[in-house]
Amino acid sequence: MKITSARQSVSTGAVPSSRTALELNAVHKSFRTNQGRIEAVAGIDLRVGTGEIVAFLGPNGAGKTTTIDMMLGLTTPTSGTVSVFGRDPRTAVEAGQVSAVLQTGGLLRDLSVRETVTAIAALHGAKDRIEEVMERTEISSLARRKVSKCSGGEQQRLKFALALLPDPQLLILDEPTAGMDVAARHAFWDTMRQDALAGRTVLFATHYLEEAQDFAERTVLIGSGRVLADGPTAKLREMTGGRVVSAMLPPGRPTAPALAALEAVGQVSSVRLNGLRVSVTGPDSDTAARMLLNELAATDLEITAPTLEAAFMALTGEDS
Ligand SMILES: Nc1ncnc2c1ncn2[C@@H]1O[C@H](COP(=O)(O)OP(=O)(O)OP(=O)(O)O)[C@@H](O)[C@H]1O
Repeated sequence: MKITSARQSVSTGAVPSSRTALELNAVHKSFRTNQGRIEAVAGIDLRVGTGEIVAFLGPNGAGKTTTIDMMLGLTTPTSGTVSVFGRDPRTAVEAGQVSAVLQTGGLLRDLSVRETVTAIAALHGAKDRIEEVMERTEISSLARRKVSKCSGGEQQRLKFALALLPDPQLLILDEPTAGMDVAARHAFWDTMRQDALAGRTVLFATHYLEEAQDFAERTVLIGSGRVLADGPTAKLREMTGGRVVSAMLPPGRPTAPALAALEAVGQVSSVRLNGLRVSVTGPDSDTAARMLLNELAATDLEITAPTLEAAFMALTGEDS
């Protein structure tokens, strides 16, 4: 895992390698605006192996969409290189090796769902895949509905179906589940997981931190056009300094001695009190829990893992 931030630069072991699906080397992208030049992407290095599911996580304006556009050959880097299966991204897109579900653009509102899928299948020479793809993305029951009458989530599923038509080896998804309800989101990710097991590579940009947590083994955290952290999602969570143990202190007793005792527990990074609920953060949650229950007569104990929001704030000093 590689962690790079203004404050630290640490290596904790690389992500397992396989055949390279996607590679970015020293990629920069700047835009000229009325306010001067904006560097949307400020030097990104990234390698994604086949069969990986990678979350591209970052706050608004971090550079995710700009980077994805370069992965798809929709725009070119100001400097640096992007390759998909060793080829120029446009060539890979044209060959059907990579396809995408993007935030913006193109569904024709007057066509029905089936007409849309059929038209795009014809472009890809993939008419034999229509039924399978519609079934997999659960839009068969919407086949005759006009696109304009589909909900946001249904339109996302349709876009997903279109992306699957060429049977791409790499799927790039920009906020793919935006507008989907919880059940549709889970169904979507189940399909993705099966696809990754079958060797398809998936890279998705998301604001849903839970989604990175639940569906990606690897998370690339982006901020200000740079990679801030890149590694197993579970490791990223651990970087916040362990678990949070919280419990209710007994009423009618002074709290200061309890707080002092908890602060003395090895490797504790913080002890906070809110009313009688005390929260202890640190890697040794077992010791803190034992002390709370056995020595301090605390009740209602909870142990929680840190969230990616916490990891993000720890790395960037900003709110996600
Ligand atoms: N065509 C453009 N011209 C000028 N500035 C741009 C252009 N495209 C993007 N930017 C700027 O580059 C930065 C990165 O934008 P980008 O859309 O890549 O971020 P993002 O991480 O995808 O954000 P979001 O999560 O909000 O979609 C932002 O400051 C944005 O305003």
